[in-house]
Amino acid sequence: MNDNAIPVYVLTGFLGSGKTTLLNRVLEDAKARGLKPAILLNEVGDVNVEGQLIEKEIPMAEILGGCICCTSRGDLGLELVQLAQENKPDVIWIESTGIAQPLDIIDGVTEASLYAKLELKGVITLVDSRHLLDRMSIGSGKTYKLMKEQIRAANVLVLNKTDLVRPSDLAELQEALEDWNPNARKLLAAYGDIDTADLYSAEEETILFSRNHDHTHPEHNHSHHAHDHSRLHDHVNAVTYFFKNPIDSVAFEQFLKELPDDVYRAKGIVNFRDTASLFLFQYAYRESDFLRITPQKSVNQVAVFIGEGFSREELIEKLNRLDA
Ligand SMILES: Nc1nc2c(ncn2[C@@H]2O[C@H](COP(=O)(O)OP(=O)(O)OP(=O)(O)O)[C@@H](O)[C@H]2O)c(=O)[nH]1
Repeated sequence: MNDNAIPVYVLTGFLGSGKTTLLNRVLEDAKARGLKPAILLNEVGDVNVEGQLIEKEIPMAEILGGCICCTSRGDLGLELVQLAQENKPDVIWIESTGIAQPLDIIDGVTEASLYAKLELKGVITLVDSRHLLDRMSIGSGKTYKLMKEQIRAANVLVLNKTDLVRPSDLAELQEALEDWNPNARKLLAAYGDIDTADLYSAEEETILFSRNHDHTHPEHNHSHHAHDHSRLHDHVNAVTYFFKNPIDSVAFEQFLKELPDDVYRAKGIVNFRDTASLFLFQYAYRESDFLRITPQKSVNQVAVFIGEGFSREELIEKLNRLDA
């Protein structure tokens, strides 16, 4: 339809569902195909942990300290237009925060296409198999509702972390996805190990477009939008902590194990004094892992914690003790 428009793909999925893992695959694949990708990353915290590790050659824009879909929605359009005009990429990938409302991001992208030759080609939602299974068994709550909305908005659903559930649970999950979004292409994955061609060849017509996109009534839209979000995001909080000192690895692992249940997600870059090297750490839905890194540029030693209703003070106090 729009031959020389830059295709835009949106990656959504709840906190820690595997978006960055998949994005890294997609970027490698784009490189192998000789394509020039650009990326737009959005983080709830004030720093972009993984963004610091992305290859220098890949043009990247960041929206930090909020969620694309609410506080910085205007920024999304601006950043996209700028990214497209300055870098002339072959494809743009947007990774949204895990708490983003997909329909609002879709609105943002389609709005940006009014000002630059961009075309939304795909909304790919990552689903954490084990997390969704647990939420299904509880059967209510804001997180569950948001997960469903993210699932409904997709034209490709990647049921990820299948290594963490039994085959019978997998069947139950597949049935639920079929029920909530019958039109989307469905892929099963562990660590995002899909054939990336499946992302590009899915029919974008199935993307669920905005429910209330009326340019002639901006005030009305705005208030509706703000109202939606005060309900959705009030409960989410994020703590960003910059370490001043190298820290003890054993004490840090213990600290992660003892994180309260209402911290859903943590990640960061830490310098362990006992190994004298830098590590990228990840914590998502009670699982943690560590990857030794040697960044190409200087990076901050920092940790971000995202969850609902946990005590900031207690967390910071524990971090101060680790950092002493
Ligand atoms: N067991 C298992 N772990 C996975 C899988 N995919 C990703 N992970 C791990 O889950 C953690 C979170 O993965 P990310 O790719 O960073 O998740 P994300 O959706 O980008 O996280 P946010 O940006 O914070 O929302 C990391 O430790 C990954 O290594 C999977 O299929 N199975």
